[in-house]
Amino acid sequence: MYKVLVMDGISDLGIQLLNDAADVTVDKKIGLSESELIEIIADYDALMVRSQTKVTDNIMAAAPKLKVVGRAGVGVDNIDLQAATSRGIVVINAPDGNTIATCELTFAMMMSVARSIPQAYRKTVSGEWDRKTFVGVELRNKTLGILGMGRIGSEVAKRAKVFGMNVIGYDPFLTEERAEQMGVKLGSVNEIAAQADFITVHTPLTPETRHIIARPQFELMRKGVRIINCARGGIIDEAALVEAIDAGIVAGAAFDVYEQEPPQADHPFLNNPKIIVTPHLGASTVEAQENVAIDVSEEVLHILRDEPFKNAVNMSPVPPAVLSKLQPYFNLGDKLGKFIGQTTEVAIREIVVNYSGDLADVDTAPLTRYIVRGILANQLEGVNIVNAMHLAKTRDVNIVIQKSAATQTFTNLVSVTLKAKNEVRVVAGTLLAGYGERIVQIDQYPVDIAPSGNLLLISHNDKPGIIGKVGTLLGNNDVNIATMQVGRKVVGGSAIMVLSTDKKTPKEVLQQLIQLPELTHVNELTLD
Ligand SMILES: NC(=O)c1ccc[n+]([C@@H]2O[C@H](COP(=O)([O-])OP(=O)(O)OC[C@H]3O[C@@H](n4cnc5c(N)ncnc54)[C@H](O)[C@@H]3O)[C@@H](O)[C@H]2O)c1
Ligand SMILES: O=C(O)CC[C@@H](O)C(=O)O
Repeated sequence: MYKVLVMDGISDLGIQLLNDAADVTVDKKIGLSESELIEIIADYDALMVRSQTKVTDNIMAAAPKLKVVGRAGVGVDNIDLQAATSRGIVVINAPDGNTIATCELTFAMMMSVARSIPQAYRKTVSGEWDRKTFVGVELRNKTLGILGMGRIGSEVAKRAKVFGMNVIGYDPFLTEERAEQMGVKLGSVNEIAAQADFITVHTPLTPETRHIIARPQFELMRKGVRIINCARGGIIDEAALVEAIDAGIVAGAAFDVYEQEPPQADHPFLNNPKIIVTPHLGASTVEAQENVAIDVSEEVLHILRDEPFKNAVNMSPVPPAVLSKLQPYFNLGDKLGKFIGQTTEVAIREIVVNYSGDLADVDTAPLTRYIVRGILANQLEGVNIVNAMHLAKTRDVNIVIQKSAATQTFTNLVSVTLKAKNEVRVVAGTLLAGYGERIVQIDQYPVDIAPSGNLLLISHNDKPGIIGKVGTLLGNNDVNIATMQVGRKVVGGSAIMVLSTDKKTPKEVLQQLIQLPELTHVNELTLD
């Protein structure tokens, strides 16, 4: 039974999927401190949060079972991603579910700051009928500058066009064609600062975007400009904004997010009549909260059940078309890795993976993770597809990926070479239509083996009677041989024998096997 801890008031309707799952129990907690969370987290396989809970390395260190942290929302700045990766914990988010909610809040903020709606409301309810102070401006024919033209920025642009605004966008990753399709002119940050009547930011907070609008940009701005931030606190320099308001450059601002959340009681925004504030409400609609919670619940279930998943923040995204092509090979990759990983007992120096045929023109990085995970699993505890590459790197294992055309025999082939001190081992496998995964080469020997169950990999000299001796020894010790494959290059030369047995071979029988004079090496391998 998997245990999921849900924090921060995530939508009940959204997590219904988890509540309905027979293999999951869900606990909901709100407002736990770091130390309170540390006390209980050891029991849980999954943790789901919004932006309030800070998922620190200390918390993850106290969570040996934790497989996944699910963020019901976009930003993952409250999660220590590096720590999660090195601990093999997948971090997933829900990037799409709250786009419209945040875009609509941005628009509401833009209209509020254009017409001073909150200020007018406050005066009206206090009994004052003031029709002179709040003369606003129209959006039509005004220029809107958008920094960050991703999901939310693009939706804001679409709505701004309908309102008759001219839109200038800045996003280093936005192509001219896409901008043209959206009817958006591209401009630099400074061009936007100099030309816009309204500026809204929709980037993540990164070292590049931190204070992307600061004093030098305010100095370029037209008098009467209005500024909106519904993305992340810190993208706009808060102190410089207050100065620009005081200097009469900025006519008004609307902020949903702050450099420190919640802002201190004496934060200069909180009593500035020209600044509208909301408490990080961008994603707070019924629809968005359901959407993000459903998205995260689905992904958490996939991860707990070892099924393929998308939206992992600490692993490269895999496009659906690539995933569907690679998915059938994950098991093969895992088996090849486990097979070859169990053939060595010494430190691995290099892993060379060659993908040929059908796999040559696909991004095989996700499949490589399965192979490396399988290899390292024999030597390390707690290795999984999230931390496999990281652990390989920290152990100075060089990973080389090669691609080649299909061989004459196989339409697809994954070949793994493992280089360790004084030894090189090779295993190759394929997916055969109608037969599934097969191991088709071990070292230089062609074989045909189903990679599952208990295997004995025996290196020997090709002499008459050797097969009988091995069979008799195993039979006398009640180890039943299910299948047998022998591979050799030349008659009488070195050869391998691969036996699948119905149960594990006891240690003392392995020791007797290796005493047989024709045998040079025996490995017992388990592929479950
Ligand atoms: N207020 C809220 O409650 C709320 C809700 C949802 C999202 N957000 C925040 O809104 C922001 C945007 O979210 P999104 O879903 O649109 O993300 P997104 O990833 O779809 O878009 C971000 C865009 O920023 C661009 N970008 C990155 N670095 C840049 C730089 N240096 N200069 C200019 N552009 C840059 C990217 O190319 C991308 O197009 C994020 O910070 C997210 O955390 C806030
Ligand atoms: O959970 C929230 O309400 C914040 C959401 C928002 O900041 C996000 O990044 O998705």
